[in-house]
Amino acid sequence: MKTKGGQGAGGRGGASRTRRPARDQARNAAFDVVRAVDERDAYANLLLPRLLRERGIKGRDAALATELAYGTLRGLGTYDAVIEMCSDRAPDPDVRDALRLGAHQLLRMRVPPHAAVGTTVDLVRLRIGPGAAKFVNAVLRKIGSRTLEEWVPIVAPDPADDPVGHLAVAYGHPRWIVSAFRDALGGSDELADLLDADNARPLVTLVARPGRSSVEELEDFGALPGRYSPYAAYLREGDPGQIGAVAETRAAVQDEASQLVTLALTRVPVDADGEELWLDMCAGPGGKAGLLDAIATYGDLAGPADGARRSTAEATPEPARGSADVPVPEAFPGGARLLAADVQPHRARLVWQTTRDASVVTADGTEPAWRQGVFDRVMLDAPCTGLGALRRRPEARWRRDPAGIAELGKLQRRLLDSALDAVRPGGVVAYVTCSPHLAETRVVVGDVVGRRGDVEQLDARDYLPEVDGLGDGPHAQFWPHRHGTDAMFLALLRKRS
Ligand SMILES: C[S@@+](CC[C@H](N)C(=O)[O-])C[C@H]1O[C@@H](n2cnc3c(N)ncnc32)[C@H](O)[C@@H]1O
Repeated sequence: MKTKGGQGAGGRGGASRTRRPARDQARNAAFDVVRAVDERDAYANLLLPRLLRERGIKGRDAALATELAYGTLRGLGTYDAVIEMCSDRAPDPDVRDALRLGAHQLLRMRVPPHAAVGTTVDLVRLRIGPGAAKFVNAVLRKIGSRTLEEWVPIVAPDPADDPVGHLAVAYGHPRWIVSAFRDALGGSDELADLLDADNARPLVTLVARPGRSSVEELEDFGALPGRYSPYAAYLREGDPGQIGAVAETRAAVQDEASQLVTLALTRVPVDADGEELWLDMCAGPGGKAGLLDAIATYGDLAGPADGARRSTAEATPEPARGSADVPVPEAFPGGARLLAADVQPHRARLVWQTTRDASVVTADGTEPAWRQGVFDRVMLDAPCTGLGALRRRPEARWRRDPAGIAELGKLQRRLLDSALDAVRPGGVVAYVTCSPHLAETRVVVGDVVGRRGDVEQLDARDYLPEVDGLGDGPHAQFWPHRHGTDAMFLALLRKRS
């Protein structure tokens, strides 16, 4: 992980390096996670649950450890700038991580200063040594002398000269990501709101796979019905794995935008006579395939959130935007069959485990193992930077590298060409990314559609009438600050007959 500083003074003063367990379990666990992410590129969302389980940390302590670790990792761009301002030398990496934890408590968690400083100094004394503890005490006292709002104008560039640089420091995002978000939003008006939403912990969203579970079943576990998707339920607290429907793959954890882009693909009329053939080309680990599999088997039983249902009589080829009668094809009268593929065998195996009726293959979508021109609907949830899901992976923003986008773009174009080759004339492809970066979204779609003469782009918003604020079309762009979802992108492309 790229971070500032390096080997340097830590004020250790010959202190002992013995690693004794401190009494403050939550802060110790958070420190271990921040260290592991910094030192050996660990994934916080995999490591923290394991540490909590192994150490028997539960309830409020587990919540505190989570907030400390994730919050510190999200905000470390901001905290490093403040730490640098308050230190007379570059701290050693372990001391710097402790300072980051302390800074998060002081500046964002509103922990009383004496408690934030005292507990961090105790932790450093036990885990690093008394010399380092003295140094940390002095630096944290300086940090605690101002609020975050007071520090930002001191450590961040002047917004009048450098608005992107200012927001990058104020909201703890790499500069290139702030620029990319501004470009995707088409301006700076909502940029601060978006960055702020990226720093908030997302609600756990569940999907009740139609015909297999229901939102009502999930409500029995304290979940609340979703805002848009008829299958979504928000879990405020508790471990989703403890819910029977989730353990039995009748329900799953799935962001609401992921559910909606999947639903949109199934809502486009395709005039199939007989059984429809669906392909999920990049299916692992199986979130969208799990929902497609259920819809293929049972149809869109719940219908859209406004209560309108799939029906033959209401089907119209050209939907009116905002219409209560959501344009849907017949409820797959001939049935539908799903083929799901992923290039990585272990991810294909996960798809196999989460679906029931789908056929699952390990296959490279750019060298298809299936017949061309036969599928009615193809889901291409392309490999991407994942910039739309930064809320979920606290350290991800510091690991992404803009240099990788060009390579990803080549793969995305090849996969989209392949998806369009796989679909039959009249059939439809959903191009989806969990990133709003223009180079992965509109530019890829524009290039491929512009180069081929056999594709028309549909207005994706017409197939999501229950959701406002999806942009100017023809694609649909979800946003965390507008929709409370990941920043998922959807383009719907029909192969000309
Ligand atoms: C964004 S993820 C898909 C997420 C999935 N649709 C879901 O909802 O759970 C992209 C997937 O594409 C797969 N992938 C990457 N390159 C591929 C290729 N050439 N052919 C098929 N799958 C590929 C990756 O292994 C990864 O599982």
